Amino acid sequence: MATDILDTLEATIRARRSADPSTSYVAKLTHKGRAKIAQKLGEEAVEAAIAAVQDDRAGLTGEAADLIFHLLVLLADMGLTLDDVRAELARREGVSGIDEKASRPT
Ligand SMILES: N=c1c2ncn([C@@H]3O[C@H](COP(=O)(O)OP(=O)(O)OP(=O)(O)O)[C@@H](O)[C@H]3O)c2ncn1[C@@H]1O[C@H](COP(=O)(O)O)[C@@H](O)[C@H]1O
Repeated sequence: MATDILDTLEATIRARRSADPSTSYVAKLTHKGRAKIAQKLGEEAVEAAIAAVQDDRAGLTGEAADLIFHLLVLLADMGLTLDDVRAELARREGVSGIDEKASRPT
């Protein structure tokens, strides 16, 4: 079975968190603390939004990769996994967008 790159990256990030910060970006960022990781995530989100507004498809692809990478670093720092996010998305798939009770005639 093909391995998903996000699963591979998640495992790499988990393994690199405790590496030498001088040789690992993940370790360096983790060492700086959660607020710094969150700040980087926000910056990458803004850069992705700017690329989209500028109709820069290659730029958005790169920024999306940066954004997802930093999101995975933040999830790992919070002790959360992609499976937690998958479970939440699956739960939402089962939720109707229509409030049936509210739309039912009285
Ligand atoms: N996917 C990535 C990845 N995407 C982006 N980045 C880094 O994210 C940083 C974002 O760039 P910026 O210019 O915004 O930040 P910066 O100036 O380097 O850092 P700051 O001083 O702002 O904190 C760059 O240094 C990129 O190298 C990544 N660094 C690592 N990975 C993956 O993570 C794995 C583990 O990396 P190490 O921890 O370095 O071994 C690697 O094998 C890669 O697969």
